[in-house]
Amino acid sequence: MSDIRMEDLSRFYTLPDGKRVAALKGCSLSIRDGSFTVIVGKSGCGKTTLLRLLAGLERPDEGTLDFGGSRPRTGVMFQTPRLLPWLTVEDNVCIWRHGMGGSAELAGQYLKAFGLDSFRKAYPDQLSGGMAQRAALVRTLSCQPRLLLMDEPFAALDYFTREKLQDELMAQYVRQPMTIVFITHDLDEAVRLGQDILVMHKGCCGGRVTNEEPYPRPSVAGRMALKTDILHILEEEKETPL
Ligand SMILES: Nc1ncnc2c1ncn2[C@@H]1O[C@H](COP(=O)(O)OP(=O)(O)OP(=O)(O)O)[C@@H](O)[C@H]1O
Repeated sequence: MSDIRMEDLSRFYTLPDGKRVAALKGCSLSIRDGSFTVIVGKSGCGKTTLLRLLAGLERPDEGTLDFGGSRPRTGVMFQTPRLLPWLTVEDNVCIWRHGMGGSAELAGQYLKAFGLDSFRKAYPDQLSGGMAQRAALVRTLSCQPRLLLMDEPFAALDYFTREKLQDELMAQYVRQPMTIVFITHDLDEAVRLGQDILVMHKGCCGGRVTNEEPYPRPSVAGRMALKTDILHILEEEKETPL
């Protein structure tokens, strides 16, 4: 897979009152092949829209989105696990049987690795929030995505469960070559997970901060300087007139 390049990308929506809003406006950025890229930015700055364009769920109105060839095998994970309540954990993680082509062997390995082996026959309402999100991660990973898109996947979890899932995701990223694009509002999570941290501002990329610390990264470390860099970019934006 090549780097993903976006040039002057715009996406407009028309509101019920007829007003046109630009979720993305002339957005140009690149995502390095094989990187763990994190996207931060204030509410409404276009993060989810960007992810939906990357996922192919929407098309840009203007500009180009170039994968350097064909679209890579893509997995998407949202803030909620989106498991089907009438299916067991096992059947949920193998839902791709219905046409998406995952690997049952891999699903079995991941269920073990993510501590869900004894819950194969459980139903979603018998799982904690963290377990349900793990099941969603297993479902996505067992399709062996080359591009993994994650929209605030751990936002609804408590501090400790979130850290555990961050650990598991980093371990998986080290094991399996893929590009991850991960949206979060949590700067601690951004600087812990991200190699490239893109700061979005009003539909564009407002700046980029990099963290070359090797994985796995400990939960507490001197990442304050990185957080300060991100906050500076966000602060500068506050000064920009509307
Ligand atoms: N389907 C839609 N119809 C109309 N407007 C939309 C639609 N989707 C997004 N928008 C608007 O586009 C802008 C960007 O939305 P988007 O969801 O991409 O932002 P975000 O940065 O992900 O926000 P948050 O952090 O709150 O999830 C917002 O002003 C939003 O109201």
